[in-house]
Amino acid sequence: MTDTVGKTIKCKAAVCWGAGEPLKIEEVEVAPPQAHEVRIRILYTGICHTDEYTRSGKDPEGLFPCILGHEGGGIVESVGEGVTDVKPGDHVVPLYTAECRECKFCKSGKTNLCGKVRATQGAGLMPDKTVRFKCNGKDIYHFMGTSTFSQYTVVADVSVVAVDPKAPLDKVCLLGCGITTAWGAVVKQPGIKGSSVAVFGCGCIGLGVVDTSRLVGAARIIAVDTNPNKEAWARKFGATDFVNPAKLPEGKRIQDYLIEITDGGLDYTFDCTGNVHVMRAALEACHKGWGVSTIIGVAAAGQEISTRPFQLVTGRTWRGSAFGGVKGRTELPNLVADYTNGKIKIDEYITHRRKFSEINEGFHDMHSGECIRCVVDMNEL
Ligand SMILES: NC(=O)C1=CN([C@@H]2O[C@H](COP(=O)(O)OP(=O)(O)OC[C@H]3O[C@@H](n4cnc5c(N)ncnc54)[C@H](OP(=O)(O)O)[C@@H]3O)[C@@H](O)[C@H]2O)C=CC1
Ligand SMILES: N[C@@H](CCC(=O)N[C@@H](CSC=O)C(=O)NCC(=O)O)C(=O)O
Ligand SMILES: [Zn+2]
Ligand SMILES: [Zn+2]
Repeated sequence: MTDTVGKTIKCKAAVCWGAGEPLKIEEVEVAPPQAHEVRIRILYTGICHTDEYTRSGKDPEGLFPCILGHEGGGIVESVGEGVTDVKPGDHVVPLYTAECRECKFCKSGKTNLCGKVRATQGAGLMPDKTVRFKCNGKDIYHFMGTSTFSQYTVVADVSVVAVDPKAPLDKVCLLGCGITTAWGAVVKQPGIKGSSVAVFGCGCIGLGVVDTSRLVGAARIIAVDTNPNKEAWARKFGATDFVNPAKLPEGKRIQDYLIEITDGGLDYTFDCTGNVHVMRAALEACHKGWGVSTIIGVAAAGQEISTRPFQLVTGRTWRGSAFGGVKGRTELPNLVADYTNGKIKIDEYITHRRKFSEINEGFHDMHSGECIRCVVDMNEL
């Protein structure tokens, strides 16, 4: 037992005080975990596009001041009453998609969207509707139930999973979102083996979809991105073709071009951009009668998707995927094993590393067009 158990811990956290503001490294107080809560010392965190989406003010659920971050890896410092699945010293990944195994959603066998803590999580609160973070006496909101941009965080026990302590946390932290999201969106979609796939957007999520499509045996994988530098990345991860929509002849729409080069359209498409016009193109690039388009990208507040209903009447399916449909407490340990056994990539996605004190530069990296994932070392200030 460490001498911090049951006590408030003072540590550094990157606080976002308002929409559009840079993060500020502050001293924060992190209260002890209450019943069914876990306090974690975060060692590493990735920066996902969704952190930027909320920071920028585009997230209709965004609340400030808050501590962002949801791609973390850390060690359990202490647990509250009634916590049975993890213990102090365990290496863990926080889960923004909880898995309680008891709610209607968890028991349905149809979805990974657990209902146990989602309402309080979306309100920036712990399940008892209070917060564990304070800065200069002011309450700070939690984010996505994880808040990994803090050296210590508190999460619900249904929102954390223990992983193999031999697995490097500076790598497997990325299974907390991006790589798992892409992997699940493909492996949980039946029929991709032997089929044609188009992936719109070649960031971490899109490259993960390309890589997993290759892994499950897709026959043709067309990567689509407006950034020409992404061609080399996409081909390295397994794309057979690359199309830059910005380079098409004047007036030629990407969906029409893709339909032409695939004899009628794709069997499967994935939006990995968050742009609603791209989502439409991805749906309309699907083959009549059977094409399935999956939305993974997250669109800004006020944005809506549209298409002619005829697109659906004539047999195309529009669907979406959150955290790849993955049930984190059940599936993440296996995914960690897949990584340590060389079955899935993680290292290849890490293009940037930053000290905690440089976290804002990590956000700038993301906008540079050259960053797939940046991992932040929470101990380096
Ligand atoms: N549903 C879920 O569970 C999850 C959803 N997400 C969401 O997925 C999306 C992708 O995330 P991430 O990979 O981290 O983001 P990135 O920004 O790294 O990748 C997006 C890519 O799309 C490219 N792009 C932009 N506009 C277009 C366009 N019109 N046509 C084709 N490509 C385009 C970008 O190019 P450029 O480099 O020039 O910007 C970039 O390469 C985000 O919206 C994120 O919020 C993330 C995790 C989980
Ligand atoms: N808060 C946003 C919704 C954002 C969103 O769709 N998030 C994804 C995960 S994105 C990870 O990087 C998700 O899991 N959605 C399901 C959920 O329950 O939030 C908004 O309100 O638009
Ligand atoms: Zn994410
Ligand atoms: Zn549940």
